[in-house]
Amino acid sequence: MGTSSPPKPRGITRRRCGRSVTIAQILKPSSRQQRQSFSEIAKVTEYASDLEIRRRLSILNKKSMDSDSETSDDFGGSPESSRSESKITVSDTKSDLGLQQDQSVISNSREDGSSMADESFDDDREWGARMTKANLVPPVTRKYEVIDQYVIVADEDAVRRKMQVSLPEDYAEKLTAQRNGAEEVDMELPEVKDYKPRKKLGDEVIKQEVYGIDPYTHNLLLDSMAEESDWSLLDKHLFIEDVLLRSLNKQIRHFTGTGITPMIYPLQPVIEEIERTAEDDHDFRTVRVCRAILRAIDSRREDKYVAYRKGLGVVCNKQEGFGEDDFVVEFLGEVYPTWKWFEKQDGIRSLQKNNKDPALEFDSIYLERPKGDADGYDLVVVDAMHKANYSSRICHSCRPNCEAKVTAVDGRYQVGIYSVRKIQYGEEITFDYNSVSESKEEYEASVCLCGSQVCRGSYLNLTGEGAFQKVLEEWHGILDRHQLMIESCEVNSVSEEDYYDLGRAGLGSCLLGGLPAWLIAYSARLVRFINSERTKLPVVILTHNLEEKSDAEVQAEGVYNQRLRNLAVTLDKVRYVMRCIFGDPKKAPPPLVRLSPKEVVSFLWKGEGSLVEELLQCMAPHVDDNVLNDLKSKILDHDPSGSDDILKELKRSLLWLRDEIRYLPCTYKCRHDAAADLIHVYAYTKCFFKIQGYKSVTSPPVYISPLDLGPKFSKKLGPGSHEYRKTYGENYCLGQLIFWQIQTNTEPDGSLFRASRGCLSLPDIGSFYAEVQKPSRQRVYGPKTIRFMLGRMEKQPQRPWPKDRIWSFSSSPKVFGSPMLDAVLNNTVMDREMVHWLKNRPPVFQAMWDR
Ligand SMILES: C[S@@+](CC[C@H](N)C(=O)[O-])C[C@H]1O[C@@H](n2cnc3c(N)ncnc32)[C@H](O)[C@@H]1O
Repeated sequence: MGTSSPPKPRGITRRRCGRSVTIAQILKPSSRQQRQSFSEIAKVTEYASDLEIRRRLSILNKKSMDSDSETSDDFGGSPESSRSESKITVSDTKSDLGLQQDQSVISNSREDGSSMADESFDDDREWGARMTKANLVPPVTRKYEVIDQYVIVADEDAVRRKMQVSLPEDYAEKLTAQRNGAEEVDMELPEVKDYKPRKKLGDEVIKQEVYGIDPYTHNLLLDSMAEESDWSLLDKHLFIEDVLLRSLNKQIRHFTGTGITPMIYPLQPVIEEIERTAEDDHDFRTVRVCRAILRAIDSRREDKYVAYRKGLGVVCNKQEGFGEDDFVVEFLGEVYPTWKWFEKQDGIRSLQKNNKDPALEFDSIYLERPKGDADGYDLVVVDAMHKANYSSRICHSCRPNCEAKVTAVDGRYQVGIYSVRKIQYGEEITFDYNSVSESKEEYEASVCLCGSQVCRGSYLNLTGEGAFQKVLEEWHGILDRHQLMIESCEVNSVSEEDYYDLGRAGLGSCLLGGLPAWLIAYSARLVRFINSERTKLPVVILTHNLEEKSDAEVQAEGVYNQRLRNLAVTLDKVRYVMRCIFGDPKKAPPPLVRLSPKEVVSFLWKGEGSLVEELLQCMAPHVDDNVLNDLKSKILDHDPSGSDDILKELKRSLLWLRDEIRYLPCTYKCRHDAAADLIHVYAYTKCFFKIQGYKSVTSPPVYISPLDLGPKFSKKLGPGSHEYRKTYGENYCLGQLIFWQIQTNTEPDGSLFRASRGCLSLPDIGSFYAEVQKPSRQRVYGPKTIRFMLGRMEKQPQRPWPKDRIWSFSSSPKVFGSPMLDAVLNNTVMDREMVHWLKNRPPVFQAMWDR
């Protein structure tokens, strides 16, 4: 073991196909222990370690429970994340066992022939081979075309630029400063490496079937060794992680390529073989520990001493092993610009019919430019699904012997797998996938079999919910995001401060070059939010998850990196659409434009489709012609257009109209009183913004093969590639920019309009004039409705209003504006006069269900 902790993985995150967004270092947390050297661990008492394992498992369970909690108003969220009811608890075992019995190839170590279904369901021990459903789904060992360099799939020039290294002029000084601890941590500098050939497959490394054990089995084995008092805890862990796993993989190697590899393999013959070798070597200490385990296997019939199949893996085949920081192999694959990659993921989701069952592909990685590159941060996706080299067979470990990192070799960035410590002959090559998923199903499906003492239980980490979202929900609601967008559209220029903040976050010409000013200004504002979240989040995580302080800080750092990554992906998607529409993205106009006073009058008072015109049309079937004509002529008299202060006059006219219709006779079908309230709210709204839609575009097809869909769906869809074309709607860019933190949303514009109901766009006036024949509970407008509306306005101004009430909303409004938005724009509370009137005006009508 080297004495220094392994270098921080840089610029590399593994993606879970389709639904996940990955975070480097986000459960890195795990981490603190992970980074502890073995000698440090040895100092920890056995009891403390047990507690630690329990803590990990309870965190795992807590995280999955947290995800059941109600989500915010974020309509862009991945729908699957909150749907599942399954948890990593004993209760899941029931269905698992059903599945286990179906696995005909499972070899059962039981001498008494009892089936695994005998396992007790209400057992809550933390050891034993108890797996959730997904581990029992066979790992997919897909076939790929072997390549020996990156293959760029689209936008070849742009992708090449993104992969091109640009060292800062003062690189050498910066590097020295960083080594001395003086350089900013954010400014990861490119790691320049000399070219080295990869380890030869079939010679220095071999590809073979590999097995692993879950955390419960690890604990079970520890427990079975308990009586060996001259074995320290460290020795026991080493025995499991090193001796046992190596012998296991040696013993099962012959299954490779046979097609009859069992899903489960008993540990008994592995322990017996270790015992035999130890006897030959006169290593009686090991013999004793093996016998202790074998005795336990014999006596503890209810416990499962088994290993599970991980699929193919890569194993060190060099007698003298590999040294530390040794280059193993590049992670090769097809390189996608992120917009194209996410188009493909949209296509995959649509073909999977948004099914919540996880697919099992796990073969792509983000190649991220280091933030300290002279041209700044950016990213592309390397997909090893169809074209790859053996690196894509390397399995995950929570205590890996390698890391995947972005290095600068011969002027180009590449993802390289490097050893982080010495690797012995026969040891499996692993790295930490550092991957997170927004989907609880995926997370639970990915039970980790690395067998290490610090195993996190899943080789994915769950995010997009719980504590990680708290700051975003509280400080970056839909109105806050619109405020940033409106400000950026209105200034439509980039200030020194903007460039400074973007630069400090590592965003430079590579990501921002050629974008319109309003978009760069918006990005700078988002970066400021991301920075403030980074400061606030550790405290929130600490309170919410009861983590240790250092863990909370590392997690917050992971969220910070994820946010920047999402911003970069969003900009790439939007840039692509703007390029399709305008040729030059710089020509894309700001998507939100403030209405001039004249335009506001036209929108509310006298234009085509104005509020007043709609009101007159909707009320026509319900009132006498005389009354209607009289009202129309009075409305003409109250036209505010000629006034010197149009907006003041408009407010006066609207308040006049409010009182005029408020006292017209109501029925349950015709709620003039409710319409009057809405006119009142409009009268007090100061700012309105036109949504400037672009053209809708359909991009060239992406091809999705059965392999991309995972085994479950590929069978349903049959052979051959599927063509998917994505259509970007008129308001796609605005929607994606407002939901910049989410990538799994196929139609962010639709989400935007759903999220804007009530808080950004007020209800249709037609909501209150119905053609229904009978009164209904859904159409009430009584004191309770008003209280609810006021509650939303005052206490939850950024949340959309529910659909199942009297209000209806346009599915694609052309204009945004509300007193709630005004309050956010002016950084004030809501207009007190407006609220006071709504609270105190006397009721004029009560329908049957009104309460
Ligand atoms: C990139 S592939 C690795 C190669 C794969 N075993 C194969 O046969 O192609 C990732 C998949 O390997 C399996 N895998 C990798 N690491 C694992 C781990 N620590 N525990 C369980 N399964 C693992 C999972 O099925 C995962 O989806």
